[in-house]
Amino acid sequence: MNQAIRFDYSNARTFVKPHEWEQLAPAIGQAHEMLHKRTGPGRDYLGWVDWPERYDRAEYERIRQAAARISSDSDVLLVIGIGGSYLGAKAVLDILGHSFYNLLPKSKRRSPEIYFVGNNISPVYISHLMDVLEGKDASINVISKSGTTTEPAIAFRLFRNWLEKKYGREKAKERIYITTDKSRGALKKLADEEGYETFVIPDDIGGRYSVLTAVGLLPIAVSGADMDALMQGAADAREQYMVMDLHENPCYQYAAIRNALYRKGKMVELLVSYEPQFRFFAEWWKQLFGESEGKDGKGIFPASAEFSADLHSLGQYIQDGMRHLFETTVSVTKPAIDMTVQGDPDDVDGLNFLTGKHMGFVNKKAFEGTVLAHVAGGVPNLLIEIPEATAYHVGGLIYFFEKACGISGYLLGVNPFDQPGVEAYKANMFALLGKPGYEEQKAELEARLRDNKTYLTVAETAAYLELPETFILEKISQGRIRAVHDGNEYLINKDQFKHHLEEMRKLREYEEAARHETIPESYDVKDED
Ligand SMILES: O=P(O)(O)OC[C@H]1O[C@](O)(CO)[C@@H](O)[C@@H]1O
Repeated sequence: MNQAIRFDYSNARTFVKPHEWEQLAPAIGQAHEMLHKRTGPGRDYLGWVDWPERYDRAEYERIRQAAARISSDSDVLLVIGIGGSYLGAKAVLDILGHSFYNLLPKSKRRSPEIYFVGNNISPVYISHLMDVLEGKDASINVISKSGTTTEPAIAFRLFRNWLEKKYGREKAKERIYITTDKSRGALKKLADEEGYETFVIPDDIGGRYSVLTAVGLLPIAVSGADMDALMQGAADAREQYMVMDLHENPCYQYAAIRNALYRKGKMVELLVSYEPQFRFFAEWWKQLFGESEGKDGKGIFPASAEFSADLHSLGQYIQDGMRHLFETTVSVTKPAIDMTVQGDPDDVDGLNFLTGKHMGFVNKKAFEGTVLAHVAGGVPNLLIEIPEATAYHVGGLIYFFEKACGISGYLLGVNPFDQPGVEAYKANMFALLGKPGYEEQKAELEARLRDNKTYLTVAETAAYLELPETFILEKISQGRIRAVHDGNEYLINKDQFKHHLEEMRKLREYEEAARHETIPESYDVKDED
């Protein structure tokens, strides 16, 4: 079978001249070579390229069996993970499942309730989730490649304790499933010691590319979605998007056109859908592109909107605000379910002209009208359309975006497969929390936090202190100012600075008084320590 994903960039054509487009063709060819011959930066993380063909069939079977076990002995599956360790599964579950799958009565549900946790550090969220678990049988799938990511690790501690209290340590072991590195890391070690069942996140596949591995597949299998079709859809997409020719390959066309738009100042890409079930698909896509491209001072900012809801909130900006946006709509030709608009005898809202029309049709017209308006308003529009929201087409869509992202990153000249920028906040958080080994950073960061409290800009400080012109000021970091006066250099914050000036004012008064021989008796020049 062939993937029938349609990529239409006709509503972006007026923004990109044919020669700009043509000139990208050689760069696309180069990016293709780098990806397929594994010669580009990040070449060790290209396991996803052929994964839909070469995935481990034995593990796949174990996933299916574990899912059946969880479905038979649990009312609830808790999926603990953050970023790439949960977004893909959540995206697929939402598209292929019922919009309210956790709320459906058991008789109408094909799976346990599934909740995602460990993707924040909110005590409120976690304790609310614990309320939901009361009286229910649960299993846990912890997903973390490193095994030491703070958010999931904290959640795992809590829910593991919860399970052990409920079932006892031995029985709890049968309800804990670990997806992690095949041989390294804290989770792997713990799983081996405790005898938890484990699944592998391959070494050569990064978190944001891992949805079609055990990372996504176990929760997806538990939800009852058709894993086989999902993998087949991805495998067919792999085959189709292997063609190097830009004119033949819609996946490469998407990568090329977004790059051409970026070069013209379109810095923000809004991934839009008219189906709320795609909300988390957009979240998955944001990590994929944001973490892959946003580096070295470059990259399109990936944002998302859900229409028509956001047309009533963001719509004004999109139509009329800063012209640095382009839109990519992900659309489904045929909605899984359709309904008709009902008539109203009084026609109070004046909408009787829609009576009997399908809501899918109304939604489509909302889309067409929006595209026309936004394009006229200077927002280029791209369309990626799948015929139906089935597992097969979702698998294809995932692969389409994964590959487009790799190509796009190489076009941009970055390493699309690392994420060094994520470490900055982690290091600061660990230092501030007092993690052993971070002592020096802790002192420095705490000083910065203190300084921030009295922070003024250089100009504000000068005005506030009525500085004599002989001072040369320069801001050297948040809250710190370098002042040079009479050849002396001071690194100070506002309060220290005030103190220095007060001393100088007194000194000036003293010199003045000395000239007039009227030194005040109360005057006392303090030594500075
Ligand atoms: O699976 P881990 O190691 O817990 O990491 C989770 C997420 O954290 C990151 O490493 C950085 O935020 C992502 O790339 C990854 O998806």
